Amino acid sequence: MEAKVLHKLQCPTWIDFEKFPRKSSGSVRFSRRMREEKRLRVLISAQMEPDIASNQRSYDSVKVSCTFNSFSASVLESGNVHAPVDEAQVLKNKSQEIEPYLSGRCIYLVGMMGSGKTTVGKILSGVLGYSFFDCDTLIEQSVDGTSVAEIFKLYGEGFFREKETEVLQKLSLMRQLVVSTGGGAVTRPINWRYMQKGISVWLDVPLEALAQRIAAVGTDSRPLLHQCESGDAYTEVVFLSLQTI
Ligand SMILES: Nc1ncnc2c1ncn2[C@@H]1O[C@H](COP(=O)(O)OP(=O)(O)O)[C@@H](O)[C@H]1O
Ligand SMILES: O=C(O)C1=C[C@@H](OP(=O)(O)O)[C@@H](O)[C@H](O)C1
Repeated sequence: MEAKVLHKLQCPTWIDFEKFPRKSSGSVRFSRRMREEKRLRVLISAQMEPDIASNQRSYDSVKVSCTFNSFSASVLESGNVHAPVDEAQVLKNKSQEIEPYLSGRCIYLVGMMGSGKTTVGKILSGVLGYSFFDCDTLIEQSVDGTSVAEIFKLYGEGFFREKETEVLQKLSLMRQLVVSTGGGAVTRPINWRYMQKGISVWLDVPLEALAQRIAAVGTDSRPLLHQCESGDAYTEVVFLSLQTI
């Protein structure tokens, strides 16, 4: 007995399935014992495995096999299919999914320097139709265009933190924003009060990946990484990792 099967895989949105080559249909061969069955139910299972070797998870593999109830049928398609995972597309898909639940509330992206708050924030805001604000940029504008690095040098970290809190206070009065906060914004409890009016999303990235990204773009805009004595354990680890790259 042979049954025609249409490949219609339900895939999680984090896989850009359009990138996977697939046949429009396939056939499965069942044993005679199954003839008595009135209805065929075919289960197609897909196994996705992140490619550990690839640091950026840019490849995943899909294994498609076929079973019929408790009987195993001939394999419809086997082997690993490799296709790139488009991270930006995955993020766009996820953004569309959450949009109906936001009701205009702001999203605050928090995470260490280099965790991708600015990169993710721009994509997210574009899909949601929200405005994007980078706290560092707003702080620079509030100090007559002085760069973050210069603000640290001229006025010190305490002054920078005050400005950061002022910026967050103003943003908390608005709606439909995606805000990229500075890596250290969460260290001040007063900032939490402003951010809790929206939804905070923590971008948790392994330290080695952070160090690699920062090493690639340089530390010019991140003055805290210019010295090891920040007193902050995370910053110190990233700083030490940077020395070894
Ligand atoms: N998911 C990602 N994978 C690889 N590199 C990334 C990713 N997100 C951001 N980057 C890169 O890391 C660097 C820092 O990102 P950025 O968005 O500026 O981080 P943050 O705003 O949190 O400091 C940029 O060069 C950016 O292109
Ligand atoms: O961790 C921090 O305290 C800081 C992170 C930087 O922002 P990014 O997280 O956008 O790199 C910048 O605001 C400043 O160097 C302070």
